[in-house]
Amino acid sequence: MFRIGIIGCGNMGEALIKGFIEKGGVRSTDIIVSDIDPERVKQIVNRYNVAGTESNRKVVDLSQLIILAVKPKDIENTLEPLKDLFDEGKIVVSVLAGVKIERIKNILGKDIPVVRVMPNTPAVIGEGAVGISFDPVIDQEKRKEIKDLFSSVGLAIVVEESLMDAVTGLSGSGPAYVFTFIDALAQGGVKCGLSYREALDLAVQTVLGSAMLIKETGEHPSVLRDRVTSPGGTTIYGLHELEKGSLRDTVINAVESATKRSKELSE
Ligand SMILES: NC(=O)C1=CN([C@@H]2O[C@H](COP(=O)(O)OP(=O)(O)OC[C@H]3O[C@@H](n4cnc5c(N)ncnc54)[C@H](OP(=O)(O)O)[C@@H]3O)[C@@H](O)[C@H]2O)C=CC1
Ligand SMILES: O=C(O)[C@@H]1CCC=N1
Repeated sequence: MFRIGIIGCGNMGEALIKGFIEKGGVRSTDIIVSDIDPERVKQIVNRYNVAGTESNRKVVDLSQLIILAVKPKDIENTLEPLKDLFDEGKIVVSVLAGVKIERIKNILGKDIPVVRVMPNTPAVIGEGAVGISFDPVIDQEKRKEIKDLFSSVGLAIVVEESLMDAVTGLSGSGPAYVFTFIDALAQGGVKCGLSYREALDLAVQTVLGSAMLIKETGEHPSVLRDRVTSPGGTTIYGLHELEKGSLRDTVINAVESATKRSKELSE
């Protein structure tokens, strides 16, 4: 038996495999993976020394915790052919945006415990942000085991399922927003004469350091911002440009729009 089976070895599936092994202390021998693309399976087996198979059925048959990491559009054609294999002791963990616990149970046609997890790609280096929503039937011991597993690849918080769309819109999609912001910061540096490499290094460290300052001091971002903003100095001129560009409104709208999309995916 394998402790963990992962169906779908794409961006998120691989990030979890790598994070579990390299940061979470999960042994490679505890994991079996499958994907519709045999070449992808071979790649993952070679990279992480996990067990691999072209058969999703084998993954379900041999695993206790079955992590679904296919795209939402593929959930039915992935799960339908497997439902006879889900029996006592197996738990489904779905990382699929927008796919509700109830929908997975309906496809399985039985009351198999299902957990919804919304990770993000920094889980690959153990710095993920993960939302977890438990099926009410899952006992405290199993909840702790699953929360500990995902805490091994970053910050894991338990939320009501009704908030999982917001988690998806904020932290699930959030790395893409931050990558865009960091690239724009670097391009600003280039416009002012820095090489892109220098500018990117400075931008990455500024975002990383600023985020860590919030995390380590527990101070509100506005307090820390005011400590940077010298009267009549440079920062207030930059901040004014951000306000003129409606940065805050745009970022709020981005999270809201991605959250709405997640809700649409669940319809
Ligand atoms: N990427 C991210 O940052 C995050 C993604 N997620 C969620 O994770 C899930 C996967 O996303 P992502 O990794 O980006 O997508 P990918 O397309 O990169 O990965 C999905 C993988 O599953 C494969 N696949 C498709 N159908 C099957 C099947 N029936 N059996 C086995 N494998 C199959 C796909 O193959 P093929 O490409 O040939 O179809 C692909 O290799 C999505 O539901 C997404 O909402 C959640 C949080 C963050
Ligand atoms: O874009 C997506 O749908 C997936 C879910 C969250 C991040 N990526």
